Parts: sequence; structure tokens; C-alpha cells
Amino acid sequence: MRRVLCNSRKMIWSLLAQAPVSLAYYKSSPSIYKTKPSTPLNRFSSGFLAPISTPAIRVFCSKPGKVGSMASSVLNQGSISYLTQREAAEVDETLMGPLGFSVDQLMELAGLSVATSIAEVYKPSEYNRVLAICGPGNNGGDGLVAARHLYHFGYKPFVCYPKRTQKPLYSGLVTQLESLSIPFLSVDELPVDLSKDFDILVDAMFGFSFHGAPRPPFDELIQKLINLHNYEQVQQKSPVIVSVDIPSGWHVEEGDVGGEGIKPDMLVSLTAPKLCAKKFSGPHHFLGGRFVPPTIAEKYKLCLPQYPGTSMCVRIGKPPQIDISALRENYISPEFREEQVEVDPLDQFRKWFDDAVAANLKEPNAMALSTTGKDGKPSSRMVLLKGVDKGGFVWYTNYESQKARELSENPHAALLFYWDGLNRQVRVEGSVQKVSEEESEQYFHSRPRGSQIGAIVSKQSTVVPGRHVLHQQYKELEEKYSKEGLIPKPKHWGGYRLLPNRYEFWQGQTSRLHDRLEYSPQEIDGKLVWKIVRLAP
Ligand SMILES: NC(=O)C1=CN([C@@H]2O[C@H](COP(=O)(O)OP(=O)(O)OC[C@H]3O[C@@H](n4cnc5c(N)ncnc54)[C@H](OP(=O)(O)O)[C@@H]3O)[C@@H](O)[C@H]2O)[C@@H](O)CC1
Ligand SMILES: Cc1cc2nc3c(=O)[nH]c(=O)nc-3n(C[C@H](O)[C@H](O)[C@H](O)COP(=O)(O)O)c2cc1C
Ligand SMILES: Cc1ncc(COP(=O)(O)O)c(C=O)c1O
Ligand SMILES: [K+]
Repeated sequence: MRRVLCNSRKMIWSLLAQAPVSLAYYKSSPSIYKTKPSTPLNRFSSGFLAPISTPAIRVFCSKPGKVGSMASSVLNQGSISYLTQREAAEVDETLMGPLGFSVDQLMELAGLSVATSIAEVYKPSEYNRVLAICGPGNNGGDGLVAARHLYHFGYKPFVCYPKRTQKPLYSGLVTQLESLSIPFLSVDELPVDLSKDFDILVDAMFGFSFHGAPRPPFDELIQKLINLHNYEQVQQKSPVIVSVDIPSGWHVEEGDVGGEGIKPDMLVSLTAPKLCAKKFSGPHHFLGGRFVPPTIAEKYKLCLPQYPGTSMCVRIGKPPQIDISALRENYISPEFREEQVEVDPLDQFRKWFDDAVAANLKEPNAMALSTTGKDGKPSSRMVLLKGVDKGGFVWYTNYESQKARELSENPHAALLFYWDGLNRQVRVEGSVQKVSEEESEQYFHSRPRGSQIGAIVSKQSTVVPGRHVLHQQYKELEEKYSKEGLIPKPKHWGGYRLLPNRYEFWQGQTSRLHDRLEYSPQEIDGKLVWKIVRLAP
């Protein structure tokens, strides 16, 4: 297996030169509250943002060093393989023959891939009404399956299925849709101009078995999709076209030969893209059909991207160009009022922390730590919260690092939690002390042995000649401590504890009128209490 990293996680950050201000960026998981994109451009950005939060896309090639010597028909563009019409049919036969798949299985997975690709880019809150136009073959079947999944994802699907196939698989799919009260529309019932009644048009008319020129009634349906581009000029918002596997009417290998065919906004290639996909120039190209076994990949020398996590689809090709200045979310959250909050900010923090854990956010204990040395220039970095109680907020690090140097010069710091999916931010400020040596010892030995060795190897924040140096030292120490037994904690590794003297809880709201509640200590009758005030957003 050869792995080629072809699209790395987007790094957003840039810099602020010289000014005594510092920035850090940390990406956590996707939104949980429904955030409604506020500008038309953001419709793309919401689709664009999703891949940022997914792991890097890797391309897996079946044979090392074989890219140049691939079967001539399996062409390559940017490390992705493209299939001819004949190969696509052969793959189909192999899957459903010797490899033991049934057409029902593959169609279910293909349709699910289409639905999840759509959902990654076009949110149901904005693109709700879907018309699936289904053809007589398996491509049409994929469309029927996708319509069912889209229904369950919160869309309102309609189906146009003019040439029904009299096979139990297809009649079953129709019954399933009817049981969900999904309307079936005949060609005559469709409006002349599809743009007013639908937000998404799923083109599932023809797949890789298409040949010749489209026959009725599909010629007329394809023309309706082509006409949309004309309506687009007079309409402000036009529906998007999502083609399943092949843009219908396009030559399976040559693409849109006359240049007058449909121009889909999204193409979901199934199993592997067919040659015509090279001519696709829309903003969203996805691959679905996460069922290709290695034997097929090897036989056809397929270079396909790795699917991220448990996803049924993966973006191929570049994400659309976006205007950073137009990237924004409109936060929609429950109200956050003075009457609801805990008297003690620590209790309030615990409540919100529990919410972040319950919402399954990635690393809810990740926090930005900002420090300043005697030069007054701030610096920030992420650290992990490892404990919180009346005594303060604890994290562990290297006592000879930049942050440690700054804390020795100025024992005041700020912590920042950002819980993306909940539209929440918490600021905690206070004075910092080292934790006791026993506490550090105890925590150090609770860490995985690899991280313990890592802490010995890393002279944090100093210059290293290359990564091999770290890995060589790691290997040597791994050998040294290969037998069970204690790995000694380096003297220069341990914890810090921040004792808060200010908290702020921020809940994002619409029109930037966020809720901000600040806690600061106040003496009343000789007793320290937390005063709560609301700050302007
Ligand atoms: N592993 C895989 O590969 C998987 C494949 N899957 C899916 O299967 C798709 C391929 O399906 P498929 O073979 O059933 O063919 P498809 O393209 O849907 O249409 C055939 C029908 O169209 C008709 N027709 C043809 N030309 C026409 C014309 N000019 N005008 C009018 N009609 C025309 C043709 O009629 P005929 O010409 O035979 O009379 C026949 O009825 C593939 O693209 C993918 O979406 C996934 O489900 C799962 C995994
Ligand atoms: C999510 C996340 C958590 C981190 N947690 C820690 C941590 O708990 N302790 C630590 O020393 N470094 C941690 N790091 C690395 C720091 O951000 C930083 O690179 C390192 O501590 C050196 O910072 P300094 O040179 O400013 O001292 C983490 C990084 C990330 C992205
Ligand atoms: C260098 C370094 N030290 C310490 C930590 C804290 O994490 P843990 O103690 O769970 O390994 C991290 C976490 O990313 C880290 O990167
Ligand atoms: K199609």
C-alpha cells in the first residue's frame, strides 16, 4: 500500500506581526445546534467547512510505484482513477458475481452515499425540497434509495419515476417511499420551471449503462434541468442539481460532448469515478460506495481516496474557492439568563463542561492558555485541562518551555474554552502556581508509557535538528524501559494550577447579540461572593 497525502487539513491561521497580541486556532467538532448560514456565499462555506473537521483525505493506491504503469484505460488525474464504461460494468459484475454482493446491498449503500454527500453540502434548513428524478435502471434505484434517506435526514423529497421497473427490488423501494407519504409526480405534473418548487434536483436518470441519445420521456426531463440555467439569470436563487454517478445525457467517457448538457453543481461518483467525471467542473465532486474490496482495487489498479472516519462519502477534487471575509455563522442558541446561572462560577463551569461532554465534542478539555513574560508580549497555545476543583484549573507541561518561562516571570494567565458545537466560550483568568511534586508524579505515571517517554525526549520549545532526532531518542528510551517498571518523571515536567479571579460565560446568539455573564469576586460583609454582571456583546 502506498499512501499519498493529497489534501491536508486546512490550516486557517495567519499572523499578527509585531503587535503585542497573540492568536491561536484550534478546530473542534461540527455544530450541534443548527446554525443557519446567513449569506448566499455561506451556503458553500457550510459545505466547505465540513471537510475541515474531517480527517485529512488520503489516497490509497493498490500497488506501490504503479501509477505510471496502470492499465491504460484506468486513467489518472491527481492520483484518482477513472473507469471506462466497460470497466464500470465489469466491476459491477464482479461485485455481484464472485464477490457475493447483491444488487440490493450495493444500491442501498450507493443511495445512502448520495444522501450523505448532499447533506454535507446542502443543509436541510436551507435546501429542503428535493425532487429525485429516477431512471429505469440501477441509477434510478440509487435515486429512490437516496430519497428515502433524505427524508430521514429532514428533507422533503418528491419523486418522479416515469418508467418503473417491474422487479421486486424496485417495487419494494417504491412501497417504502409511499409508506413515508413521499409524493410521486408524473412528468406532466412537474412544473415547466422546476426552480420555484424545488431546492435540490437529484438527477438519477442514467448511470454508466447510458448510450446514444436520451429517449422520451427522459429527453424532456433532461431539458428541464438544462433550462434551469436560463431561469437562473432571472431568479435570485436557483435549485442545485446533484447527479448520481453520471450527469444524465453525458457520454459516460467523453462527458458533455456538445457542451449543451446539464451542468450539475454536485456529482456523486459511485465505486470509482467514470471518465466523464474529468469534465465535471461544478463545485462539489464526491465519491460514494464505500464497499470496494481490496481485490477489486488491486485488479483495476484503483487509486481512491480514503473515506474519513465512518463517513459514507468523501470529497474528491478541490473544495470550492471561498471568500474568507464572507465566512460566518449565525449562532442560534437557547437564551442564557442571569436567573439560570449558578451562584458559584465553578458549578456553572462544571455544568457547561458536562454539556460539552454530553454533546460528544472533541476534546472538551482543550483550552487556550495565554501568558505574558516580563516583556509584556502575550503568547497563546492549547493545553489540556486535567482537573478542576475549588483549588483551580490544572494542566501539565514542561517547566522549561516558553509558557513556563513566562509564568515564572508573570504568574498570571488566561484560559479560554471554545465549545464550537454549543456556541459557547468560557474565559477564566487568575494567578498560577505549580502543583505539588507528588501530584505531578501521580499524574505523570497515569499517562500512556509512550507519552511518558515523549515527555523525557522533548525539550519543549527548543530547536530540534529534525524529527528523526526525536524518534531516535524515543526508540532508545523505549528499549531502555521495555521491561515493565517505572519510567522516572523528569524533574522539569509537572503541573500548574490557575486560581480564578474572573470568569466569563459566553453564549452565541443571533445578530451578534450574544449573552455574556461575568463573575468577579466581591467582598460583602467581610465575605467573598461572586458578583455577576452582564456584558455587552
Ligand atoms: N458497483 C456498481 O457498479 C454499482 C452501480 N450502481 C448504479 O448502477 C448504475 C448502472 O446501472 P445500470 O447498469 O442499471 O444502468 P443505468 O445507467 O442506470 O441505466 C440503464 C437503463 O437506462 C436505459 N437507457 C440507456 N440508454 C438510454 C437512452 N439513451 N435513452 C433512454 N434510456 C436509456 C437502459 O435501457 P436499454 O438501453 O437497455 O433499453 C436501461 O433501462 C450506476 O451508474 C450506479 O448508479 C449502484 O447502484 C451500486 C453499485
Ligand atoms: C489540543 C492540544 C492540547 C495540548 N495539550 C498540551 C498540554 O496539555 N501540555 C503541553 O505541554 N502541551 C500541550 N499541547 C501543545 C502546546 O499547544 C504547545 O505546542 C506546547 O506546550 C509548547 O508551548 P510553548 O512553547 O508556548 O510553551 C497541546 C496542543 C494541542 C493542539
Ligand atoms: C506536549 C504535550 N504534553 C502534554 C499533553 C497533555 O496531554 P496528556 O497528559 O493527556 O498526554 C499534550 C496534549 O496534547 C501534549 O501535546
Ligand atoms: K445520473
